[in-house]
Amino acid sequence: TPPENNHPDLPSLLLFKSTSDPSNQLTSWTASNNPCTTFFGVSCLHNRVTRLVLENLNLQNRFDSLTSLTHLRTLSLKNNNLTGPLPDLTNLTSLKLLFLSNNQFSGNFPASLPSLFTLYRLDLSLNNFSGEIPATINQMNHLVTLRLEQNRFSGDVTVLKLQNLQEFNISGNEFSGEIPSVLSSFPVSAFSKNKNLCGFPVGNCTEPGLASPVDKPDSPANTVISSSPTSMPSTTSFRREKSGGDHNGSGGKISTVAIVAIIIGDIMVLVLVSLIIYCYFWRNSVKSNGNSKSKSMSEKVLEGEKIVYSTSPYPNANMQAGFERGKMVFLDGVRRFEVEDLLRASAEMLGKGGFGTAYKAVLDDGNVVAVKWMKEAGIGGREFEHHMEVLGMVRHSNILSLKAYYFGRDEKLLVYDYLSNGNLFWLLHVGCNRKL
Ligand SMILES: Nc1ncnc2c1ncn2[C@@H]1O[C@H](COP(=O)(O)OP(=O)(O)OP(=O)(O)O)[C@@H](O)[C@H]1O
Repeated sequence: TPPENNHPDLPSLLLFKSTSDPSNQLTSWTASNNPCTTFFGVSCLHNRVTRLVLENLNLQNRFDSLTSLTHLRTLSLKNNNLTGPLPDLTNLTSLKLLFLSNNQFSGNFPASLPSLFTLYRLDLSLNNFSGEIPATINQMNHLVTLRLEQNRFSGDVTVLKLQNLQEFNISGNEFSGEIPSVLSSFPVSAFSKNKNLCGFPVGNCTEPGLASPVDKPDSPANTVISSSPTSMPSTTSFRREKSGGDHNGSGGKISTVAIVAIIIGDIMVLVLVSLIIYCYFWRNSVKSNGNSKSKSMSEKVLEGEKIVYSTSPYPNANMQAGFERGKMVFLDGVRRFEVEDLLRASAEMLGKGGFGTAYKAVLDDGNVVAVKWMKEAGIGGREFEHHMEVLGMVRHSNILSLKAYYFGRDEKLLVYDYLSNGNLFWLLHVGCNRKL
């Protein structure tokens, strides 16, 4: 194979290797290799690096050189020994997943992060970051994961107003203030071991004794802040969790009677609230003309509305190992993307139908499509292809035309234009004035 010296991302990758890989773990990273086909941890789309996963490699120093990889969508440098404040990430405008946990990064919350509007998952846990979280963090309204645990972040937690978080943890920091209601559905463990947090779920703000425990400066939980490339994050966090619990138990100022009284009080309030909610929904369901049938329908839709973001939601299509390329067919003959683009696109679950699950997929070039992943087609390749050709010929103003389909050994995907006006249930029952 000819040398690939002119690959646009090669200089940045080689510079990173020379500054951050002193133990020479990245042996496949040489100037004569094509980064897209032979470099360990590198994946590409259209000959540009879009995914870089370099975990547990004892990488050191800073990673400034990687900020030139402007097509990056996923960057994971978990469990290494990288140091210093984060470089300016402003150029990584396509970044969707950023995992930097268990390193020795320091400095303030990176000022460039809030400009990354497409970021879905951010994990800075188990590092030495400090200072307050800027209010600009709320610009990242796509975030579904925010993990900041085991750092030295401080300041008022009320600044956090992110609405779409599904995974959240700020334990083991120095945060204070009242937990905002948008975060109160997360468990106590997401807030434990902070300076002075209060509000649900850690305790009432008006009763000082119930605020989240303050770790003493010399307690083990406070001294183990730096990351170690050899320790697994799950073990570390479990141990800290336990030490925090013990500390809480022995240093509590409230008597056992008071605790029992509070628990009984809480249970009674919970029962009362559940009863009120139950009565409210029961009355509504009787009122609405759909009675019990409509209720089960609404439950089904709510379940379908649960948003699932991941790099690949299609269970069998593993891009890393054993992925066997199938056939991608565009019914109008114009090839607009490859199956790899589909599988790597961030996906949002739209709903479940009789034949599988539908996802909204945002492609690299910004195009949005709806992908229907078929559970089980029950038919072989040629027969499936024939069915798809027939389906592709259907033209009717009330039927959405099939644009493309893919079939591999395990996977069958149907691709449609994405319709952004919501689903039929919501149009009938909620957005009455809108049109499909
Ligand atoms: N092209 C699309 N654009 C936007 N949303 C879509 C699109 N296709 C499907 N959906 C959403 O996904 C849900 C599931 O769709 P799907 O086609 O899998 O099932 P269905 O039509 O409800 O049932 P069945 O599979 O039995 O025909 C739909 O209810 C709709 O809300």
